[in-house]
Parts: sequence; structure tokens; C-alpha cells
Amino acid sequence: MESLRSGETTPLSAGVVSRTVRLSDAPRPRTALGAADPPRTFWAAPGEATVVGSGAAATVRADGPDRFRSVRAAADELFSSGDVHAGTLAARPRLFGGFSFHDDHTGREPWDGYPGARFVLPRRQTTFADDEVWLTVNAVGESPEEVERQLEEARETIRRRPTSGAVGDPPGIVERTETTSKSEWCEGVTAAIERIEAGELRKVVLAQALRASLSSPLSIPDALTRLGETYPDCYRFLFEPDDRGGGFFGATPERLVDLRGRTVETGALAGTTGRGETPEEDEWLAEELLADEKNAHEHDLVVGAVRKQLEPHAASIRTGTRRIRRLATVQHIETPITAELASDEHVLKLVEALHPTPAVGGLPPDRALETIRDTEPFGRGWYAAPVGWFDAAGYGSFAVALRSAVARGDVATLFAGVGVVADSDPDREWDEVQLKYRPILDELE
Ligand SMILES: C=C(O[C@@H]1C=C(C(=O)O)C=C[C@H]1O)C(=O)O
Repeated sequence: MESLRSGETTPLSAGVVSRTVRLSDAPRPRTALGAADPPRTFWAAPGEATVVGSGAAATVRADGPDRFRSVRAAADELFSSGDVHAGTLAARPRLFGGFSFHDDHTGREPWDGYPGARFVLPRRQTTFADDEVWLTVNAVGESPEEVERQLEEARETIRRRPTSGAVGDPPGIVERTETTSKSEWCEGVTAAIERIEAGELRKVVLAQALRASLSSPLSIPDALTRLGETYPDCYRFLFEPDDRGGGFFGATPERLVDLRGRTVETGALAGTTGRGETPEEDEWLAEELLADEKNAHEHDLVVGAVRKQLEPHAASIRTGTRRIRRLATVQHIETPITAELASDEHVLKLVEALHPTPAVGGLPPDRALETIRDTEPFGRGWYAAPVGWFDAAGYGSFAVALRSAVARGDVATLFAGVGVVADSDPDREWDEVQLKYRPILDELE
């Protein structure tokens, strides 16, 4: 048996069996996602192939502080042998999924069905890459002939499927419940500032959750399609729990890490302001953000921590120029960071080393996590945690799951947070949370 790492094909039928064909009458991602079986997977990222996954040929789950290593061990075993005809690199077998924010994540409502880590090798996968569309069937331990028959059947089903109609309107919100009232929020932020002034903490990111009852069930394929139009350079994702419907979805601007060969791309994204009514006002707000000491400090802490976490693994690290990242609803300060690794590493090693960066956790990490646990009256679940994919070679791409919600039927729970430093103002931080709900709220109301 040959390792999947070679990218070559062997005729043996143990381990992963994967067959791919190019589709000439190609569906759109939204049509493919609308027709997919649970658990559905969706991944679209700048400069990457868009992938729609239907069902699971294999699922890897783990819990607790060792979940990064456990996922890797299970994936290494899954990928240790196989029979793969991928046709194109973008359609090679990949595991898609994510991790919980906290090590001791419990999966309480709305996170039931989401373990501490869960990755899926899609049973059927549609890959949109370089103006071409590829259909893949993956299986574990089935004969290549059987997988080829299923591929032919899946291709026939797609050929006969009508394209879906126009994207529907957002469902509308009938009731909103905030987990944190304004006065509780101000108390929590003030207590965090006191800890910072007492020298116990340097920064902590505090979040809120918002439960929205909808007038009808949300169409996540429609929401992701519209998010793609409004936030084209964000990472869009959907991960569904097994057999439960609904899912965790979002459009996040924040890359955690991308590893190809020994080249690591990561960065810092922290420091926020709104958008202006005019291009001049936008410019003015951006300049004010870059010049603001509080935001610069909040941002610098992230740059320093990301570099420090990479150092043990890197032969060289390069910090790019600080710039403004302008999104439809907010503007952030962003600094790209790239590194060359000293030796081959699995992307999950870097994910574990970097998560949580002080853009979503704080400094020092342990005290920040303790403050988050003491202050936030809800479970973060997979919010602000790594989501993405990796392959048999250990390469992969992960984002930080922000601007996101868990939706099931006619209920969606949204999450948003802000960095708190010594000179934070609780009222302004409240307003910033409301701005960060906007991308998902716009899909609901
Ligand atoms: C925590 C969130 O965003 C993070 C916090 C930011 C900030 O405090 O300025 C900016 C971008 C993100 O790193 C969120 O969107 O929920």
C-alpha cells in the first residue's frame, strides 16, 4: 500500500478510496449545498478552491486539551493508505472541520452536537477551482469499483437536478434575547479593566451572544451566497453536526494560519472602527484608527504574541506592513506575518501553538481565559476558534471563526467580541460588539 502523501494512485482498496470527475454541466456552490446531505460542509476562502461537502465518508472527533493531537493521530491513521484518483490537487482528500474555543468545552445548548473537535472527509464533494468544477466520491474500505459506480450515479443525479431559483430574502427576526444586558456588560468590562490596572492582565477579549428567533427557518446556502457577495475576501464556512440539520456558519476576515510546504502565512487582525458615510469619512476613520494609541497597543500585543508562538518552529519570520482591512461593516488594523519553518510540521501543530491568539483570547493567555470563563454567561463553543481543513501531507488552511452564528430551524445564536485593554470604554466596546453582529444580523432581518 502506498501513502496518500505521494499523491499517486495504487490499485489497492484499503483506507481512503477517492474518485473524481470533472463536471461539464457544473452546478453553482449554492445549488450543490442546497442539495447536500447532512452533515454538510462549506468552505470558501480567498485564493482557494470552494468546496461543498455532502455527508461523511469518515469523521474524526476529539475532546479536551489534547484534541489537536488526537485529531492528528486519527487523521494520520486514516490517511496512512489509500487509493486516490483526484484529477486535480484541489480535489485531493481533505478533512474539514474545527475545534472548540475552550479546552473544557461541554457542548451545551446551542452547541449540542459539536464536540471539542470534529473533522469530516466528505462522502461526496464538489470542488470549484480555477473555473472548473470537480465531483468526488470518497469512501473508506470500499472497493474502487463500488466508488466509481457511486460517482457515476452522483454525476447522473447532478445532471438531472434543476438549478435552484433566486436567493431568498432573510427570514426576519421576531424576538431577540441578549445573553448579557448592557449593565452586566459594563460591569464585566470594568472588572476586566481593574484586573489590567492591577497588573494581572494585559488584554482580554470579551464576547456576547445574541439569540434570534426567526419568523421562518434560515436557508444557510442563501445566507452564505449573500455573504460571499458582501464579504468576498472573507473566509466563509459551514459545519453541521451529524444528522441534526442547522449548522455553524459565518464569514470571518481573520486567518489563523495557512501552511504549504514550509511556508506559513498568518497575521494579526485587531483594532476596530466603523465605516464612514463617504469615502472621505472612511479615510478619516481609518487614519484615526491607525493613529489611536489604544488600538495600536491592542494590535501590537497580537503581533508580538503571534511571533512568539511561531518562533520555536521557524527558521525566519517576517512581519509585513500594518494596514487597514476595510470590510462592508467595519475597518480593522491588520499586519500580515509570514514564516519559513525550520523543519516539516503538521498544520495542526501550528493551529495548537497559535490558538487562541490575543485577538480573541488575551494576555497572558491563562489569566485571559480565566477572565473569559468568569465573565461570559454562555459557552463560546466553536466561536472564535480554529475552523478549516488539512490534507494527508499536513498542509492546510485555518481561519478564526468570527462573524458567525449557530442556526437550527428558526433559531440562530450570534457571537461577537472585543479586545479590552486598560483604556477601554465599556460603552464604546458595547457599540463595537453591535457592529460585529452586523454581517450575520443582515442575513436574518
Ligand atoms: C472578537 C472579534 O473580533 C476580533 C477582535 C477585534 C478587536 O477587538 O478590534 C478585531 C478583530 C478580531 O480579531 C469578533 O468579531 O467577535
